[in-house]
Amino acid sequence: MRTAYSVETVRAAERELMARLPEGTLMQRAAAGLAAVCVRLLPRVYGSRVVLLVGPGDNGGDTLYAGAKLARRGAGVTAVAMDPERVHAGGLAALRAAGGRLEAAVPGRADLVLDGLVGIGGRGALRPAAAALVERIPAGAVVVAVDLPSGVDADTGEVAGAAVAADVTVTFGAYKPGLLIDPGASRAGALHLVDIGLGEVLPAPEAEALQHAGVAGLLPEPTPSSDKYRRGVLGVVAGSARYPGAAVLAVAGALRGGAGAVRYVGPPAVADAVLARYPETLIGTGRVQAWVVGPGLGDEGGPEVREALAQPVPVLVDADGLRGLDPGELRARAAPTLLTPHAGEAAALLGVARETVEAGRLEAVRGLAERYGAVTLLKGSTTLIAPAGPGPVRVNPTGTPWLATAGSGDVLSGLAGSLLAAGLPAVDAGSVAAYLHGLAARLTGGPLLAHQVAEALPRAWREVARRH
Ligand SMILES: NC(=O)C1=CN([C@@H]2O[C@H](COP(=O)(O)OP(=O)(O)OC[C@H]3O[C@@H](n4cnc5c(N)ncnc54)[C@H](OP(=O)(O)O)[C@@H]3O)[C@@H](O)[C@H]2O)[C@@H](O)CC1
Ligand SMILES: [K+]
Repeated sequence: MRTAYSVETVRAAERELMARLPEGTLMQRAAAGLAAVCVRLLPRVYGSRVVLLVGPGDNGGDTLYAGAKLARRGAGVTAVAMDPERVHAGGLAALRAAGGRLEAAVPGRADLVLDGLVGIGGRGALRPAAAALVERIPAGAVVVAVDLPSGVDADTGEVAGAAVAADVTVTFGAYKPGLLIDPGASRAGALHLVDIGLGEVLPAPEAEALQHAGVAGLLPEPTPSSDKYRRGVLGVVAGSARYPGAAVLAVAGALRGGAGAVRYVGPPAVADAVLARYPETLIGTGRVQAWVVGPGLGDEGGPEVREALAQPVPVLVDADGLRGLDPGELRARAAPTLLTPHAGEAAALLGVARETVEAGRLEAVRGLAERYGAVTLLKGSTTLIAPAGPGPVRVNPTGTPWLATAGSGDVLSGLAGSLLAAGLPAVDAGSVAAYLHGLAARLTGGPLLAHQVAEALPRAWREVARRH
């Protein structure tokens, strides 16, 4: 599991650790880890051209000390300051002693650029002096963000103006949520975590991202004594005369999610379409261990949604099922509820503009989970899953922009519902589903169709299970 911590938490942990260590120790650890990554990125350190973009705070300090280490190994290192009057004095002295220079303008060519403008002390949009330096980053250089790409909000991943687009981010002590959540995540490139000793003093994380091993441990594998009922039956209320395909795709996802059986409830013509494609499907009402309600219902299906919510089993509500949800009714449910809106549906539920949700995804998903007392999965460039109560938000690391295609959400809801029926807690069902769904899309490659994602799910499942 990759865990991420807010700036406030990181600062508190740093204070606690610094009180026990000689001054400057953490910065030296950070700079040493940063320089080590840079050495690996350069084909040859000796003779390489390295440019340091240096801000006025300690982020600039880390960068200057790392630059000094590279200069000592024979790199030509040029630092350019955002504000020449405010530069970390110790770092600049170290760079100069190692043969590096401070110059007024960004050189036109470089092999490696270190972005040390702002780290966790950055607030709001990059100021013009910083943004001007970002614009001058030479084309073709490998860009390494120091702690985080300047211009990305460390706590939320929000980008309010110009921001560095890094190839690699070397972050210190702990991942920050903004490195895992878009739009910040897409500016961070490959992530390297440098251990500066914070681990022992960090509390519970604000965000976390599953990786293969964690998902493998959660997959519901059948045992020799399992039969289809013990493995769980999922009921799917989806599709309408207008959107029959949504039912087929939700069932397609559900059949690949580990439940023992999938039961479809809906108009006979849609049931025929489902059966024609998946003869394994049970048709009509009966006992289930979880429900998926909503994909492609259009204006129909309201009573079925309410009926499902009245039952004491986990219910996943998606798409048209999300319209007119009553927070009081959901909060009163004893069994888990999992809501799976995309940004537009989340905006409607929160009564805000879609852009507000896109720009502040973490706040939106937390807000929905709190208002509805339900686990909430916000689909999008980085899918987020918030628990109904306190606890870290899960960030899905496997997404791909190709998933923004018609029907892909229907496959996801079926898959997540199937995992709920198989007995996974709602946060795990949502995050494992998002993980497998993203991986299946990556295995398929783009441009892709939603049913291909469903077909690739067993491969994604095997890939995760095989390696652990
Ligand atoms: N603490 C530790 O133990 C360790 C910390 N470490 C390192 O220190 C970093 C944190 O350092 P930090 O606190 O000095 O803040 P930092 O990120 O350099 O930025 C503050 C400066 O930026 C400025 N500024 C703000 N917003 C801006 C904007 N939008 N656009 C432009 N400028 C803006 C702001 O200006 P001011 O508001 O003062 O005018 C201030 O001068 C951390 O990320 C890590 O790299 C590591 O060494 C490990 C140990
Ligand atoms: K930075």
